[in-house]
Amino acid sequence: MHRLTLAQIARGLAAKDFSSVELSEALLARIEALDPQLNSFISVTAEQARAQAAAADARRAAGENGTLLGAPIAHKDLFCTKDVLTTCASKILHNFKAPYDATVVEKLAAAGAVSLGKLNMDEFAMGSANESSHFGAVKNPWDLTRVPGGSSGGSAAAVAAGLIPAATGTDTGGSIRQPAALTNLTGLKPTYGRVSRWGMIAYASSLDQGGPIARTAEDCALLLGAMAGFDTKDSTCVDAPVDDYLAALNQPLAGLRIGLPKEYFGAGLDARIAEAVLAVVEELKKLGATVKDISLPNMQHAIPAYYVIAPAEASSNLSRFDGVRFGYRCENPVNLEDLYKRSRGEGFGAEVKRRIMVGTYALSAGYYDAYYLKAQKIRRLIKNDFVQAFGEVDVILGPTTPNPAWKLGEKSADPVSAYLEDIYTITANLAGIPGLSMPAGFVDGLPVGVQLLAPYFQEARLLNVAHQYQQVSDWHTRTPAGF
Ligand SMILES: NC(=O)C[C@H](N)C(=O)O
Repeated sequence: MHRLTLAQIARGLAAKDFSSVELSEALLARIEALDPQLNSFISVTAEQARAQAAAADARRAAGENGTLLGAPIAHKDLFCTKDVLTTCASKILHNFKAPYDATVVEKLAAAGAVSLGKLNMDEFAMGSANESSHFGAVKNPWDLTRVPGGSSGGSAAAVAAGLIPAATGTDTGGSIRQPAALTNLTGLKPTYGRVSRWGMIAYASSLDQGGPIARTAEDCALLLGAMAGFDTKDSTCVDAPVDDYLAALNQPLAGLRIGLPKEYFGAGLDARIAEAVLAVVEELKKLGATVKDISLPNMQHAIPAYYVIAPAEASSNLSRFDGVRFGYRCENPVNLEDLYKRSRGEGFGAEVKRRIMVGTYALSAGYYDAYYLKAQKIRRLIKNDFVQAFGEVDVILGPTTPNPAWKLGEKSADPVSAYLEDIYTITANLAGIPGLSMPAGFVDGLPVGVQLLAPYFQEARLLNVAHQYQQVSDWHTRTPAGF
């Protein structure tokens, strides 16, 4: 039962092959038995899950038949969940229970999805390895000595290991796509503004976007359909109609124009990943796609620009964690300043502090123009590169990451080497366009991903291309030994 996709679960529930209660119990038992090896969950909400599953079964018995009704999922631990811990994997929020549900949580619950708990992540979503969590590193089910990627590493590990069929994640610079690539999953970062950020604890507000991580493009389509849509509570959420993502899956690919940016295949890319990605292109050609070499000339500036903008926004967003209003408070403060200093000093981990300091510096008087403003100008150039490229092609294709999953601890002493792993994913966040990663094969037994990028609000196109590829390939059906 633990290998079923959301689409198969929907059919099984409709056919009464099993109930949501039975399925949820089976997965809760797997989480209990197997998650100690992975550390993918921060909270398991078994009692709440049982109640939600029973309610879903009752709704189905009363004649409802939604595709997500009774489907088990779990949320990255930065989506606020009423009366359930929302920690952002930080000591500073280790005891925080939100008084309300995030819009994404609310929408999925309304569709009848059953939440089994909250998933581990990099602290405040800052990282690409899921090693900065206050609750310990997450292990990659494909090799327990390696990282699962980050920051949605718990979401990826739990889905890849068959503890849940799908999960929510968030992506600021690659945090859905990169862990999906490193664990053989399909993950989608929607267009900025497609999914409400209300109740998603902010890291870098102009870049953050929630989205699905699942085993197939079809399941991502199912989840995105429920997650997307206008929300008056998020002023950056766009009031545009939500496409029928499921209906779009079966469009033929004949005539699809794929762009291969030369910058995505240059120095730094593992040659074996390049080979796997180009093999995907060959398959897509057989399905009728045409290929064109393109250039995104400003990509080389993306990492420096991102690692100014994201920390700058983080330094502002994280100023609210002061020991007064939320979460951790230091013992016996002698005065208000001591309370602030020690609560923050003791509550935040090393990577979060590094970024708060970098961001504060970048925004400080006298340096604002040199760093933040310049980074914003680079952002515009990157966006213009995409607009120009999409004048000639329908989708852009390349590797999701330059390397497969690395060993736990391998990059801890050198944060920049981890930042460089975001090279192919960050540009989509800077430009605000949607991006998807899907399985493209294996290198030394480790999964690698191919990334597809599309113009604004063309999530349906990405899901369509990925689904068509998944009809003629079986990478996405492979599962890690031991799980
Ligand atoms: N949050 C993300 O999208 C991951 C990115 N590696 C970062 O640390 O900012």
